[in-house]
Amino acid sequence: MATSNYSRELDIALLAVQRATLLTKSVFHSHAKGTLNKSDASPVTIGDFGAQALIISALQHNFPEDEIVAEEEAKDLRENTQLRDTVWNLVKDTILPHEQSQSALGGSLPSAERMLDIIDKGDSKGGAKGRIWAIDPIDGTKGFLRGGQYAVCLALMVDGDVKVGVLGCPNLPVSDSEPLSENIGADATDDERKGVLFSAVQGQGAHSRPMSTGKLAEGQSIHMSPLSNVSDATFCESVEAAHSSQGDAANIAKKLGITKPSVRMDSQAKYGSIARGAGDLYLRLPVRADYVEKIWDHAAGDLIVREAGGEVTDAESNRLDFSHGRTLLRNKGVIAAPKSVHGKVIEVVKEVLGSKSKV
Ligand SMILES: Nc1ncnc2c1ncn2[C@@H]1O[C@H](COP(=O)(O)OS(=O)(=O)O)[C@@H](OP(=O)(O)O)[C@H]1O
Ligand SMILES: [Mg+2]
Repeated sequence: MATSNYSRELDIALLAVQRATLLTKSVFHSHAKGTLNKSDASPVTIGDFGAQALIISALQHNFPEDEIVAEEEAKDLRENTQLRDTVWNLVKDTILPHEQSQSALGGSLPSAERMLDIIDKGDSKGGAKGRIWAIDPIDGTKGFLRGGQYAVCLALMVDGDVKVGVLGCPNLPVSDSEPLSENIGADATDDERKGVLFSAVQGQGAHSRPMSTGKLAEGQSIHMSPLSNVSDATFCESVEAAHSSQGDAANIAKKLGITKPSVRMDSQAKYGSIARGAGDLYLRLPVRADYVEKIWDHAAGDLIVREAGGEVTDAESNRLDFSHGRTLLRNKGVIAAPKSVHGKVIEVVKEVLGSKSKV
C-alpha cells in the first residue's frame, strides 16, 4: 500500500522523468547530428513514444494497480515496424548510470512487443476516483524541435486531486535565480549545462534540482516571487499564437500597468519558471471556444505553482478540475500568479474577455 506522504511515488516519478528526459535529449541530438535517418518519422514522434514507454514501465513496475492517462497510443507503431524498431532501440539503450535507479525502475523492458503493450496502458479514461497518473512525454513539441523549451511531465492524481507533480525541463537554466531572458523560448537553447527537475507533493512545498544523468541531488525549496505590485510583473505565455491569445494577453498586461515584454516559451516550463520566481504570471487565454485543455498539459505544473505559494485558476477564477476524465472539461484558460496579485489579474482578465464577448 502506498504511504500517505507520497515519498515513494515522488522518488519513482523523479527517476522515471529523469530517464525519459535522457531519452528525449538523445533523440534531439541524434536528429541534430543527422544520425536519426532510419525512419521518416519526426523526432517528436520517436521521443514521445520512447519517453512514454519508459515512464509507464516504471509506473507499472512500482504501482501495478494504478491507472494511467497518457498522450500517445501505440497504433502507429504497430502499423510501422521500422518506426517501432527505432523507438525500441532507444528505449532498450536508455539506462541511467546509477544502479539503484535501474532496480527501482524495474530494469530493462523485455521486448519491442511488450513495449507496445506498455505504451497502450496510458489509455485510462481518467475520472474522479482512484489513483491516476497523467503523462505528457514531450510537452511543447515545437520547442523540442527548435532545441528550445519543452518538458517531460508526470503527475499523480488521487480522487481527482493532484498529489505529486514532476516536470523535467532539460533546456531551462539550472539556477533558480537566473532571470528569464526574453528569447528563452525562441532560440535554440539546447545546451549540456542546462536542465532542471521541478517537483511538488501536496502539502510539502515545491522543489527544484539539477537535471543530471547521475544520482539526483536533494531538492531545493522554490517559491513564487513576492510580487506586491502587479505592474512590476514578468508574464509568460505560449510561443504558439494558436494556443493562447497573445492579443488578449497584451491588453490585460497593459491594463495591469505591465511594461515588460512577455516571455514566450513552449510547454509547462512556464509553470516551473514562475514557481521558482524567474517569472511572475502565466496567462493562457483561449483562442478557440471549442478547445478543451488536456489534463497532462497542466496537472504537474498546477501543483508545483500552488505548492510554491501561487494560485492557479481558469479565466473565471475556478480551480483547475482534474476529475472529469482526460480533459479539463470545466475550465477555460489558465491564470497562474502569486497569491498577492491573482485577484487583481482575474479582475482584469474578466474585464478584457468580457468586453470581447459583447462585441
Ligand atoms: N488550440 C489550442 N489551444 C490551447 N492549447 C492547445 C491547442 N492545441 C494544442 N494545444 C496544447 O498546447 C500544448 C502546448 O502548450 P504550449 O502553451 O506550451 O504551446 S506550445 O508548446 O507553444 O505549442 C500542446 O502540448 P504538446 O502537444 O504536448 O506540445 C497541446 O496539447
Ligand atoms: Mg502537451
